Amino acid sequence: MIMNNSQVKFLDSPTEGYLLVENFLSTQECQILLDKISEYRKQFSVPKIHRYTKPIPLSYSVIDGLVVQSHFPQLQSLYQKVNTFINQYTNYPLFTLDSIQAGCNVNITEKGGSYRWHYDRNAVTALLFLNEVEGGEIEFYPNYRITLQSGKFSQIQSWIDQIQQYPLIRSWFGQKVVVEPKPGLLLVMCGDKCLHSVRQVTGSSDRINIVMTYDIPHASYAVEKPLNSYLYTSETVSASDPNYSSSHDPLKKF
Ligand SMILES: O=C(O)CCC(=O)C(=O)O
Ligand SMILES: [Fe+2]
Repeated sequence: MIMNNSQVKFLDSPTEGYLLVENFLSTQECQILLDKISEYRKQFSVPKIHRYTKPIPLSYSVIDGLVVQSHFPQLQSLYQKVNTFINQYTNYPLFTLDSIQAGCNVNITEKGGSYRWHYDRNAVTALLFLNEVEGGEIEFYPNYRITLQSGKFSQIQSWIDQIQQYPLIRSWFGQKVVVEPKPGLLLVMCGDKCLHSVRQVTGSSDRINIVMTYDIPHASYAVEKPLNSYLYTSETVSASDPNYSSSHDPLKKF
């Protein structure tokens, strides 16, 4: 296993924000998982999600955590193994999410697909890439977000996040990192602080990766239900961004 940034002591310290680990799984181990995923896709349909966000749409397919739990026992143990691994690099212990659906997913991004700019609801997200593709690079800005202590899911937070997303603001104030998927590469980031998106997949093979999410014990999220429908189902959803809920707007206290 090669640690690119072996200097990292604490992934969640203000100076770090992410960790990149090559060969977390071997190419053969990745191939076994890819074969299982492909077998599953032959038998069952996987929801396709298309949300017309600008400038990068959310356009991908996802095997959510409920399906992972019932059909992919090997991913359940991987989710635990990565948990133990990342806890070596955090200031406080992290845990798998209470929400099974959002905990451990398989993202499948076909040719033309992409993943919009966003922050995650949870503190730390690990992305394990299973294959190499054309396009589909993840671009992120470690510890970039200005977070309101009073409400991570509030309307004011949404405004701050929108302003910080402008390309000019990103290039002035952010440290851009671009990672190309390759088999066995593990990217761990403070997902609720790192602005991130996935560029369009341009080649014909699907981009397939495992998304594993962690947080403090029993973390709960104001936006849980609408965000799950938005991310994991093809249902029509409200036009407003489900990452934010106006009922948790600190301004509403006044
Ligand atoms: O698929 C990826 O590489 C990123 C996915 C992501 O950011 C997420 O699921 O929150
Ligand atoms: Fe994310």
